[in-house]
Amino acid sequence: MSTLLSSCSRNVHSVPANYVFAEDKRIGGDLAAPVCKDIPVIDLSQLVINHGVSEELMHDTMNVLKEFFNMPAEDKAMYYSEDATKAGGHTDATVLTLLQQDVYGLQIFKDGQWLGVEPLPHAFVINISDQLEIISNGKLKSPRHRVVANTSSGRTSLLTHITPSLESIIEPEKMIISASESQMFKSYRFKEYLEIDAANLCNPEGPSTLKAYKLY
Ligand SMILES: O=C(O)CCC(=O)C(=O)O
Ligand SMILES: [Fe+2]
Repeated sequence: MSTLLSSCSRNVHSVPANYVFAEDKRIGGDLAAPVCKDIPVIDLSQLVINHGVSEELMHDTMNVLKEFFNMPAEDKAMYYSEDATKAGGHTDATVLTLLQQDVYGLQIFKDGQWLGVEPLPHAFVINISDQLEIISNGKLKSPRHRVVANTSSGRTSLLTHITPSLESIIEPEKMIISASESQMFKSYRFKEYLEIDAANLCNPEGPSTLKAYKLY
């Protein structure tokens, strides 16, 4: 068990019980996955000075996060989350997720199999999330993804979730629905979506929240 503990965290000595899934809830099968070769990599550094995000800023932000994990437990207590569900397969309920990962662990489900997303230095993984799939009337896909641990090194990931305000009404954008297409999702208030999603996350292999809003 000790080999599963994050090497980034000097003051965690055992895995908290709520992070240990019951045998029947654990992800089964082979967790090793081939690396996905189709993920487009866009070099923004030549375009608009990296959109203002320098390599140094990315490096510093990751370091601040690692420092956080090394803080005394009592200082971290107010930020502690009971939510250990994101390691299983899920889609993100947000609009977009920007993700920095230092060590391999992220996998996406594509064409019937899990594929690894390699960490690239100074790169963000941009994940299209549920709200964009709905607003685009299914033209953009929110991929199912999961995180696998390894036994040799700790992994830190830094996620920025772009979300609508809770009261926003979300629906497919009519301007981009062509005459031959019909509306694929019903409209709803974003906070209702989040409530259903929270319930679905407890059942990581269960139906995705997206399906609850599908019209056909
Ligand atoms: O740590 C990661 O790479 C992804 C975590 C994740 O999928 C999430 O928090 O939604
Ligand atoms: Fe996620």
